[in-house]
Amino acid sequence: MSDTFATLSEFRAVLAAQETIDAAAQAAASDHNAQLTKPPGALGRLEDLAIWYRSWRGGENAEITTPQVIVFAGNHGVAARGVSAFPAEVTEQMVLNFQHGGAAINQIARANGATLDVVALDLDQPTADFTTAPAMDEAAFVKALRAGWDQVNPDADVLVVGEMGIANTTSAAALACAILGGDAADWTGRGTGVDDAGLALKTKVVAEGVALHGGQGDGLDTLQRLGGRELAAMAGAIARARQERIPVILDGFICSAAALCLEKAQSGALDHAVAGHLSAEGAHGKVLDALGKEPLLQLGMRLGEASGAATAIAILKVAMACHAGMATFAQAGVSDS
Ligand SMILES: O=C(O)c1ccc[n+]([C@@H]2O[C@H](COP(=O)([O-])O)[C@@H](O)[C@H]2O)c1
Ligand SMILES: Cc1cc2nc[nH]c2cc1C
Repeated sequence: MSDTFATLSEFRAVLAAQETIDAAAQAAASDHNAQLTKPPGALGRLEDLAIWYRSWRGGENAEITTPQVIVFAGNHGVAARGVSAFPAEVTEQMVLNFQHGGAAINQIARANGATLDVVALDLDQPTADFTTAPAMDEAAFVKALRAGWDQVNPDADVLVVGEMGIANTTSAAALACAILGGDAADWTGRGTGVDDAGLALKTKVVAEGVALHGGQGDGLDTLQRLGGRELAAMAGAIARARQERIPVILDGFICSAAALCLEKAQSGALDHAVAGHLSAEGAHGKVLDALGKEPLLQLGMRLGEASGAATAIAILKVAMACHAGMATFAQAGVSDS
């Protein structure tokens, strides 16, 4: 099976067979960039971004016209432990808000010319409380991975994935702690805004989950045990984008934790992804450091729902507009250095 999967081992095989960058396109982009009418490097990271983008997409005049944003929503059994400042029903209420166009992500996606898909994943069946059992069995995990995989538009020219799930910063903290080590307190933050007592309880819950599930299998096993449906779906969508050679912009702490699981299972699995922003959730920066990804934006955002990454679409659009639209020194008759 080459380009889809029905089991976890088939998904692993798909990841292992994925292609890497187009080195010729990367060299052509680098050469083109060097001829544009600006001092070398004067567009800073915009130049790196354009070269990276073309290393996946090819085509010199590749402007961004068809961005896709997907928000996956899931409910978490661990929410019953009181780890969030908000009640679990907010997940479903926010899905309705997304569907009615009233959330931040609706405005950000529209402002940046992106389509927005909202995918509610079995909200009436929260995952198991990971302090007592694996969050998902293999069937539920594969179903969620596939939900993400199947949602990607093969015609999109950039993909942004994000999530909505009350208590999912507890999952993300447990995943990061299980995979990257250290103490639960290093990875546990306030999420939607728990108070000091809530933070202490949340840290204890993260530690319990890591003690029960840590050190077992690869990043995908960890994602099944400590993650949630929306995290699995983001991982599935990121992998599908790679299959279609669609560059990805990662969102905040939860998205990055899901992506970390993929990278841990298959080294290089995030080469087609950049970090859209640095979330105000304290541990996000450490996850990005572990992934070797420098965020494009740092705006103090900690909303989730793909909002930071969708904001960063504007940066990628600008990078590609310059790369595709600028004159070369020869074309413009400007003297080169
Ligand atoms: O993206 C982030 O970095 C981020 C940081 C803090 C909170 N969130 C959002 O808030 C929710 C999780 O927070 P919590 O406190 O319920 O674990 C979930 O719906 C996320 O989208 C998101
Ligand atoms: C209101 C609200 C909106 C959100 N969007 C993403 N996560 C969220 C969490 C809450 C609580």
